[in-house]
Amino acid sequence: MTANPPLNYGERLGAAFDRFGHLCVGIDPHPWLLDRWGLADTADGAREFGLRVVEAVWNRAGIVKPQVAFFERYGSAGYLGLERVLAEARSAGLFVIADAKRGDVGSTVEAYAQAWLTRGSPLESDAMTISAFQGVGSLAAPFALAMAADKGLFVLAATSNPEAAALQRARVGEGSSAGSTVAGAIMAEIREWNAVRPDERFGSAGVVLGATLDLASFGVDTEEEERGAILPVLAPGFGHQGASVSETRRIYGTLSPGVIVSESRGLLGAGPEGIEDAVARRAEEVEAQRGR
Ligand SMILES: O=c1ccn([C@@H]2O[C@H](COP(=O)(O)O)[C@@H](O)[C@H]2O)c(=O)[nH]1
Repeated sequence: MTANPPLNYGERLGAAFDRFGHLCVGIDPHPWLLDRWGLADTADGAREFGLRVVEAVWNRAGIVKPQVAFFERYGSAGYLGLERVLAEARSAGLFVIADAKRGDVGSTVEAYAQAWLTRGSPLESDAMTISAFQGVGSLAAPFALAMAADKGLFVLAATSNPEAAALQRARVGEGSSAGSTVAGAIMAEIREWNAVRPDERFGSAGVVLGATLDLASFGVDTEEEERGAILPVLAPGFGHQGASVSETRRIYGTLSPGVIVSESRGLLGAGPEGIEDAVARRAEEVEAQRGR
């Protein structure tokens, strides 16, 4: 008898999509949500919150996105709780995206990536969010690490918050991307990185594109035909920030096959008594909108 070979990154993401659809449940223990869930605003409260969300998501959706900041605010005790949440989520078979938004010069951002993407690391996740403010090239080492460890990156390209528009829609003045918007230039470079392994269903390099945006005005082409590995797109902005899942296909166009529909407060606000139903219902809505 031969054991099944372990799934690679693209297969793991694809398996989550195939089994449960494209919904991703954010794990954001805001103080008001801890209160709503009857938990203390402490590291223990945040850990308990995270573990309960993982339990509620299990068998209803396939992807979770812990927001690292809400654990980090308690210092080392918060990190200990986050490690538990990440480990439980991964051992429950969920695809885990650490929303850590790291970025720095190449040699330093590599260390950030090691924390989140190294196999066996206490903070091991399937993927992490990362910033290209210091240039997409500064992310070469995290990308190499992701490829070697079968992990993934989601690079901020066009973010859901309104304050980002002026910067992300600005035109690049020099280099091969001269004339493109900042968001469009990041998209183009990450698309190239994602194409490195064209035979895989999804590549290790993805982008963050907010669902609240008119992406064309950011220079993001949502009509370009997909070639090779599908580009993974982390899509925050649904629910509390105003985007509706019924708009997913209109917003993302040809990018839709790789879109991860991410929602945190809009689901977590259902509280401990309502979270299971809220997740199950939203997962169905997401798939109904995607025309499955
Ligand atoms: O462009 C971005 C990038 C990341 N986020 C993060 O997603 C969640 C959104 O939470 P909601 O409660 O669903 O609004 C949060 O963790 C953000 O830090 C984003 O909103 N926009």
